[in-house]
Amino acid sequence: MRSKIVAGNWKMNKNLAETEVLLAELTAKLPDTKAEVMVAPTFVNLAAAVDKLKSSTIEVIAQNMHFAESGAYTGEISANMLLGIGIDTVIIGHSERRAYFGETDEILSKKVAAALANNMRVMFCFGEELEDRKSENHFKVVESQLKNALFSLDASSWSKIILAYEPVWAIGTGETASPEQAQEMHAFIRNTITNAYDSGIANNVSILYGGSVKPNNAVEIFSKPDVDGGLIGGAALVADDFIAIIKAIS
Ligand SMILES: O=C(CO)COP(=O)(O)O
Repeated sequence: MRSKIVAGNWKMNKNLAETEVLLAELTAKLPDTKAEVMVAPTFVNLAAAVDKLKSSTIEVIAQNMHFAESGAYTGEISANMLLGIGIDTVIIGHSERRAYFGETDEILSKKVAAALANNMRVMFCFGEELEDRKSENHFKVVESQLKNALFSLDASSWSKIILAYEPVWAIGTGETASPEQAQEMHAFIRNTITNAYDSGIANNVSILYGGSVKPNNAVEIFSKPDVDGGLIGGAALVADDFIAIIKAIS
């Protein structure tokens, strides 16, 4: 069901002590909100975060997982391990996984399938690079990322999918897509899903924007009708900034 979501992707930041400090600040300051609030600390701190947030409405989610159930995959983490510590939502397809860890659409479609087979929710990330936008290929690129990883799913699986449009040129750069650019792409995404499935599925999926969302631009971005919230990187590491972004959800 379409809902407002603000999620913090902590990436490779915060050791255990720092994680506990940030979570304590967030729980102390969390405002009343209609948004689902999520945080994604690193793997080693997930269990501690789940424990720390057990009486909070903030959900702990994972930044990644492997597609295999178990086996000889040194350094990897399975769906079953996440579920075992109470985590049932996972980010898949972040541009940093694609760029630095060779995750192709084919690998990502296997990860999505594995998460869904385990009844997990998937926050699927995608978005064009600067070159794609400059050459006006951004719609084509986004359409193919969605098609290759998601469009062979059964219609019923879409209730478990959250989308996060993150233009690569806006991640960690301080350069945000304008609210109009975000709205234009989010509307395109809904239209693409309508064509592949139907408008019911397209209108029920939450589509988050990610890429340099900050307290000073969140209200405007979140006010757009097809933007259902944000996936926040840098600003999610500072309690007051993340709280201000949560408050930007109306
Ligand atoms: O990659 C992001 C969230 O997944 C966005 O990162 P920034 O908010 O730091 O640009």
